[in-house]
Amino acid sequence: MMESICSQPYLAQHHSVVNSAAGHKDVISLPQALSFTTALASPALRDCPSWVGFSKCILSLSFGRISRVGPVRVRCAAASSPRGRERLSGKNMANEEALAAKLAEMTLMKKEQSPQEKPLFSFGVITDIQYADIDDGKSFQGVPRYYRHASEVLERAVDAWNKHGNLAFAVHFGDIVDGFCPKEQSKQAFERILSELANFERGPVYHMLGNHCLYNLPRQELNQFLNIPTSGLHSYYSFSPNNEFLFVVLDGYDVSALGWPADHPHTAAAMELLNTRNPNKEKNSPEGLVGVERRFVKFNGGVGDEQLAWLENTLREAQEAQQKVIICCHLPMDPGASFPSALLWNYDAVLAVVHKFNCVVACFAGHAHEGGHSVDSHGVHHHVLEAVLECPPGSDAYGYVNVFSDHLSLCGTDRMRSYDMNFQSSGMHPSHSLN
Ligand SMILES: Nc1ccn([C@@H]2O[C@H](COP(=O)(O)OP(=O)(O)OC[C@H](O)CO)[C@@H](O)[C@H]2O)c(=O)n1
Repeated sequence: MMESICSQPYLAQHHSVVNSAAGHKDVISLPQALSFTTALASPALRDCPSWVGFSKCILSLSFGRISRVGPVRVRCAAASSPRGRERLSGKNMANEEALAAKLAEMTLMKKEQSPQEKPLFSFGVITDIQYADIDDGKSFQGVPRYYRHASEVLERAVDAWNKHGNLAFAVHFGDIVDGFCPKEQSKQAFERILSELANFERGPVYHMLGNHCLYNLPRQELNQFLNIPTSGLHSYYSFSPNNEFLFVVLDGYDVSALGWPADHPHTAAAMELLNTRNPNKEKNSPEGLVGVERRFVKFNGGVGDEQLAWLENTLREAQEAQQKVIICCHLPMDPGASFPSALLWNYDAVLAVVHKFNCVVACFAGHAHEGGHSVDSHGVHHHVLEAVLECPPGSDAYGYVNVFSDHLSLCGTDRMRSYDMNFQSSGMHPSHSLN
């Protein structure tokens, strides 16, 4: 049945999406996805005007709480392109007709309940480009990294964002150039990526510091290169694209063994923490550390006291102004959304501040390249975006977020999974982490 519907590359793509999501309880199984694919290929659904929105409705109605819609999006993309339709049509779908009719009926019901609203605004997202003009390599854990191809992914992202035509701005979540970039080429590599980003026609691109940024250039230069609107050497800031929303960009390498002069108090504080919490000689190694203790590695960092106080004031003012807040930081802040060795050192202290208020609706991050999602004990969404660097040639990881008064809708391309995040109104909600 599978081969009768899908071409081999199509199938391979499907497998990779399912495999990369393995371990999450809410992921649809391969057989589920395949039977669903079959249903989608049915003529009853092929005539439907809106394939993509459609498929999301069907999934959530058919399989309960489904948060990973990547495989279905792939299918819908195939079904909505002329070549895809050609591939899907004329196959033996007889057994699937009844299911398809039922799905169509359910979808229409869903559509009537929630007519398509217009977002307040939308913004582009991309992370961990880690470009370098060097041959492909592997991470410390052996995951392939495609340094040159990263700039091609960015080119396609900017092109897609421009074609979208209605994105107010874009955000890159840190690690723009890889640490393996030869130091004499660092500036050139930054310029190459930033000039590609400058082709984004609609608005500013906001940045934050990642560890790989700090392997390449000193803080001051990074703040200038990345147009980080800050005084002095601080790299945290906020911006408000719409009266209803405030974006808070945190510097996860505020207290860090990276980027500060050797005699700076933040270097001393970072080294003291690492020496206390990580017994390994190589402080980049989490070996022997257990659970969330694995975050005490040199390639992570923390938020200092001054920044924490700034965050608290900023959130207080946002709450008073009845704004909703989206926090952006290179480092993930919830253990449910990331593997432990990628977490912000003092994620617990930052979340304690966040949870004093009920204005924060979501925290976005990069760094943990495979991506992830959780909802914390106070109903705040934590979303880690998939990295560009790990996209094999021809594949992509970028997207955009539609912002509504009561939810965010992340529309990912290819390896970047799509996600809907409904806001919960206060800190009274029970925990329901998806991981
Ligand atoms: N066990 C390890 C892991 C890493 N290193 C070295 O640390 C540097 C940074 O590692 P890298 O994987 O390049 O960091 P990324 O920011 O790309 O990714 C973050 C991860 O996803 C979080 O796990 C680098 O020099 C590594 O070689 C190490 O020595 N030992």
